[in-house]
Amino acid sequence: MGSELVTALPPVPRVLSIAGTDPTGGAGIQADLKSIAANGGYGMAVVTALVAQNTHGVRSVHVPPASFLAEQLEAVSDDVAIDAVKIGMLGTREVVDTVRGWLERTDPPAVVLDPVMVATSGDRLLDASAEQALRDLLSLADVVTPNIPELAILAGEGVAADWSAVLAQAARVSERHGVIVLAKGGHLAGDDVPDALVDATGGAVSVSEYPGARIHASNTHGTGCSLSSALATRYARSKDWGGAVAESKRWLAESIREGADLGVGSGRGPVSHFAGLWARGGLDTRPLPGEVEADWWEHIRGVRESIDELPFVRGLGDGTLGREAFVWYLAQDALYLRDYSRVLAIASRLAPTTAEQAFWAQAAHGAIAAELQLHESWISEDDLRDVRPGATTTAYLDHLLAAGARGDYAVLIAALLPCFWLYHDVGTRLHPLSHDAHPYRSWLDTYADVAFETSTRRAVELVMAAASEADPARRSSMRQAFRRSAEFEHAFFAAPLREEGTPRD
Ligand SMILES: Nc1ncnc2c1ncn2[C@@H]1O[C@H](COP(=O)(O)OP(=O)(O)OP(=O)(O)O)[C@@H](O)[C@H]1O
Ligand SMILES: Cc1ncc(CO)c(N)n1
Repeated sequence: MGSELVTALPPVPRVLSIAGTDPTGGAGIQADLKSIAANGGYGMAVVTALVAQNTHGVRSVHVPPASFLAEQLEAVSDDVAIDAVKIGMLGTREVVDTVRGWLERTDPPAVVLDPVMVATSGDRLLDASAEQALRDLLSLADVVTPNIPELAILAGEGVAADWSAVLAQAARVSERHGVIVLAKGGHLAGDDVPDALVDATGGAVSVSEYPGARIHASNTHGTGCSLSSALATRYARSKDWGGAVAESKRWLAESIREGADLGVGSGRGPVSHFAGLWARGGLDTRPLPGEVEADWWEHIRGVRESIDELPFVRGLGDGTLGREAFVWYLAQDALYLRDYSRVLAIASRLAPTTAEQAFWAQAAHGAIAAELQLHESWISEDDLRDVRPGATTTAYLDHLLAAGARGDYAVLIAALLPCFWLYHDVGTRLHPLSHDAHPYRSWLDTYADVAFETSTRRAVELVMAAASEADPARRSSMRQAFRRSAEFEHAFFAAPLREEGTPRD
C-alpha cells in the first residue's frame, strides 16, 4: 500500500567503467564511479592501469599484466548483466587488444569510448604505438568522445583549427570507423564550449550541436572522464544519445560550477560530481514507515499518558463518570464528527491514488453514519440542535479545517490521524472494563471494534507511507500537525469536566 505513493523510477542501469586510476579522485575510474552514481547508475570498475597522479600531473604509470585485466573483465561479465560500458585510459597496445577481445565476446548493449591519450596536465596516457590499435577499437564502440587533439589523432590528420573543421574531421572519423563521434569543444579558445554529436555511420552526415558557455574555473580535471561516464549511464536509461548528451552536459556544467571551492589539491582541481544532488536532496536518509510510526508514537507519549490520567477517561472506564458530563461530551463529539467527516472528504478529494481516495471517502461516511448512531442513542437530533460547540471543539475543528484548506494532502492526513489512532488506543485499553451492566458499554464497544481497528491500521499505514516519502521539511510539518491534533484529543477528553458548568459560548 505504501508503494502506491512511491514514484516509479526506471531500473538502475549497471554501468562498467574500464579505465585507469586517479588516486586524488578527480579523473579516471574514481571520477567515473562518481559520475555514474550521480547520473543514476550502478557503477562497476575494471582497472587497466594504476596511475600515480594528482591535480598537478602524472608521476608514473603501472600497467598490471593483461591476463589479470582479462580476469577482472570476466569476473564482472560472468556474473553481472551489463547495461553500458565506458572505456577510458587503456595505456598500452596489449590492454587495447585485451579489451577488444572481451568486447567481441560479450557484445555489451552500449559502449562509450573516451579515447584518453593525454591528461589535462599534458602527460601521455597512451603509448604512441597503441594509437592504431585504439583506432581499430572504434568500430566496437557506439560513441567515441575525443577532445580536439584526440580527434586529430583518430583522424590521422593535423589538429583542426576551428569548430567547423572539428565537425568535418569528426564526420570523417564517424564514417570511416562506423562510430558516432561526440566532438568536444573544451579545448577551443574563447567563451563557447560547444559539443556536437556527429553521425556519418549511415552515409549521410547528421550533426547535433550542444552549445555551452565556458565556466571560468580551474577545476576541470577529469571533465572528459566524467562526461563520458555520464553519457553511458544516461543513454542506458533513455536509449537516446541526443538526450543523454544534453543531460550529461547540463549535469557537468553544474558540477564544474559547484566544484570551484571543493578545495581538493593545489593544481587543476576536480569537479563536484554530487553538488547538485547534495544541494537539492540534502544528506538526510529517508526513514522507513515503521520508524516514523515509532517516532511519532513516542513523540506523543506525554499526551497519551495525560489522556489516561484524565478523570473523564478514568470515569468512562470504570463507569463512575457522571451522566451529564458524558452526554455533554457526546454532544460535542457529534458536532465534531460532522465537520471531521467533511475534512475526511477533503482528504479524499486530495488523495493521489484511487485506493486512498476511496479509503478517506469511506471514513468520511463512517464518521457520520456509524458514530452518529451511537450518539443518537444518547441524545436526540432535536437536543443536538440546541448544543453550541465548546471552545475545544471549535479550536480542534479549526485546526483540521485549516489543514484541509491549505491543501497539502500529507500534512492533512497527519492531522486527521490522532482521531483514529488515539481513540483506537484508548478504546482497546478501556474495553476490558466493559460488561453487560456498564453504563457506557456502547461507547466502549465502538472504539475497540475490529472494523475500527482495520481502518485505524490503514490510516496509520497511509500516513506513515506519505511521511516516509516526504522531504524533511514536509515530514516535520506532518509531525507537528499530528502532535497538535493529539493535543486537541487530550483537550477534548479534558473539556467535559472542565468546560462543564462554564459558559458554553
Ligand atoms: N570551462 C568549461 N566550462 C564549461 N564546460 C566545460 C569547460 N571545460 C570543459 N567543459 C566541458 O567538459 C567536457 C569535456 O571537454 P574537454 O574538451 O575538456 O574534454 P577532455 O579534454 O577530454 O577532458 P579532460 O580534461 O578530462 O581530459 C565537454 O562537454 C566540455 O564542453
Ligand atoms: C586514469 C586517467 N584517465 C583519464 C585521465 C584524463 O583526464 C586522467 N587524468 N587519468
